[in-house]
Amino acid sequence: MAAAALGAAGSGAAKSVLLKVVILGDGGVGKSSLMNRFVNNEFDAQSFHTIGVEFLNKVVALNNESYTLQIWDTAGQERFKSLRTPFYRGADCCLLVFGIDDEQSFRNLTMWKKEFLYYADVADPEHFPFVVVGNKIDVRARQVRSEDAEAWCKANGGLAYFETSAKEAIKVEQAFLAAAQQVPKSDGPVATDYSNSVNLAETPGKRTCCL
Ligand SMILES: Nc1nc2c(ncn2[C@@H]2O[C@H](COP(=O)(O)OP(=O)(O)OP(=O)(O)O)[C@@H](O)[C@H]2O)c(=O)[nH]1
Repeated sequence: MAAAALGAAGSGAAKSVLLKVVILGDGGVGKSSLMNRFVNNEFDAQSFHTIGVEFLNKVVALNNESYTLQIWDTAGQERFKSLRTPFYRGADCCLLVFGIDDEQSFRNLTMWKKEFLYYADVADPEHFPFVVVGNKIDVRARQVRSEDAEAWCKANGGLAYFETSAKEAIKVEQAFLAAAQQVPKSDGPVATDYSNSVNLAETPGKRTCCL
């Protein structure tokens, strides 16, 4: 979506700019865990595979403005492809996640980026705000060198790169905020009236399943 303004109609409440943030990457790299850490500051070692798509909201302040990050957590497993791709449309920014302990998940970043750009149908694919996340840096068995991840980011238009741990709460917030911060200002805010739908800004941390 183009960034949209949220706020209870007639309440005089301050508007919050809505940004749709999509998280992509192989199954098991920690997408749900990153979302859960960022929104609820929780980590579940028994996290289950996502089926389809879920989203959570978090209100943040950026440059003295209020933003509602609507974070869409997608299923990484190939068999759920047709369930996740319809939700790419309208994304304002995207986190491409791999596990630093899983080389294949790093190799698959190219496929994830391509899939996203194909289905999201964004106006300016060359400059779309992607942030690359190497998760699980608390794990000792590293398979992907930081230099290689940085080189991939450079070769893909100079994308920002963060190494995170959802488990130990390392750099998770920074990665999400960096993605939000890269959304071009010209995208919004658009005066959209959400008064007749669920006021997403008032349901932070509530997990909503889209299937
Ligand atoms: N050590 C460690 N484990 C993590 C971290 N993040 C996630 N995990 C674990 O990795 C497993 C997969 O995490 P999920 O968050 O379910 O992964 P996902 O990418 O959402 O997986 P799909 O839903 O299948 O796409 C779970 O057992 C998590 O507890 C991390 O930063 N460090």
